[in-house]
Amino acid sequence: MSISSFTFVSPSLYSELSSICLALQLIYPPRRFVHSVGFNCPEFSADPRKFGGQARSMAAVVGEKKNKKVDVFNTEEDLAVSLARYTADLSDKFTKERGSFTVVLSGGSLIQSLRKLVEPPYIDSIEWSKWHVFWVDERVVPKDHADSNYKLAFDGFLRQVPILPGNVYAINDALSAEDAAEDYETCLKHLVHCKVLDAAGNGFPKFDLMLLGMGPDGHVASLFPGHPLVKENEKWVTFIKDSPKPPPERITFTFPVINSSAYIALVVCGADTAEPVHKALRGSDDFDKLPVEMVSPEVELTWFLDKAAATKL
Ligand SMILES: O=C1O[C@H](COP(=O)(O)O)[C@@H](O)[C@H](O)[C@H]1O
Repeated sequence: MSISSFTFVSPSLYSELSSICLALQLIYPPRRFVHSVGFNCPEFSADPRKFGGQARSMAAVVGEKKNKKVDVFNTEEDLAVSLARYTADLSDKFTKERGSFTVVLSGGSLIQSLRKLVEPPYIDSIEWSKWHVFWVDERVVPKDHADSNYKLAFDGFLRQVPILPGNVYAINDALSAEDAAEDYETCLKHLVHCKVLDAAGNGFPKFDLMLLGMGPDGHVASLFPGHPLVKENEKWVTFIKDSPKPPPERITFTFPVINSSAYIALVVCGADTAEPVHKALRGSDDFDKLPVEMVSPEVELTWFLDKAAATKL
């Protein structure tokens, strides 16, 4: 499906179309289909700036009773603006409902896409003291090492916001990969016991929001294509010592934990990710699914794509 079939709709038309689309799905229940509800919006294509410069489109992928939304943005800047609003809205939702917000960060390019959160209005409107921050994966290196996801998040985001230090759960970087994974899992189990973290019905922790990136090979967290860890279904946190992407030693959440999240944002930019994005959203007959195809949260998965990542849709 060409990008034009994920053409851009104005935000107001977007919401009307999504209800039409969902109504249609009630009449014609899909097994699994990608349903583009984008229509050419002449005024938009003439002058996208009229719609705040944000280009959005929506394809509701409904399959296995999980709602997935796909937003494609003209630029990474537009994506960052939308991701900040999405995150701030969920922060408001959960801090109002429960008095806290549990959010899981990835490393890599995701942190850069969170930059709008540390600007007005969000820097002042978000109740940062209610945030609890975790990592979906971490490299087994010192926290001040250039490869550390903690360092990346601290330098690029955390040091600019007043999150309580005790609410930032970094791994113990003095431990081996095995011990760091066990230590992090023990920490999560303690937080579920103390009700800082919700528990899903399946017994796994239920984070409010998981912010995932995806590599060009379709890996998410430190779960890589064809690696046995993608099948781990008992541990909450496991470890890898032969990561195909350096550094070799990492710890990572497993898919039962990732998929027990209430909300997942999959933030994917760049032309080198277009193939796995196509595979994940258009489906494939390949027996071996990519890790990104295994992401299926309890409530809602939203893809945040820039145009380059969406070129093969
Ligand atoms: O190594 C990692 O890679 C993935 C993807 O990173 P990206 O820069 O390609 O978006 C990242 O999500 C993960 O946290 C990190 O450890």
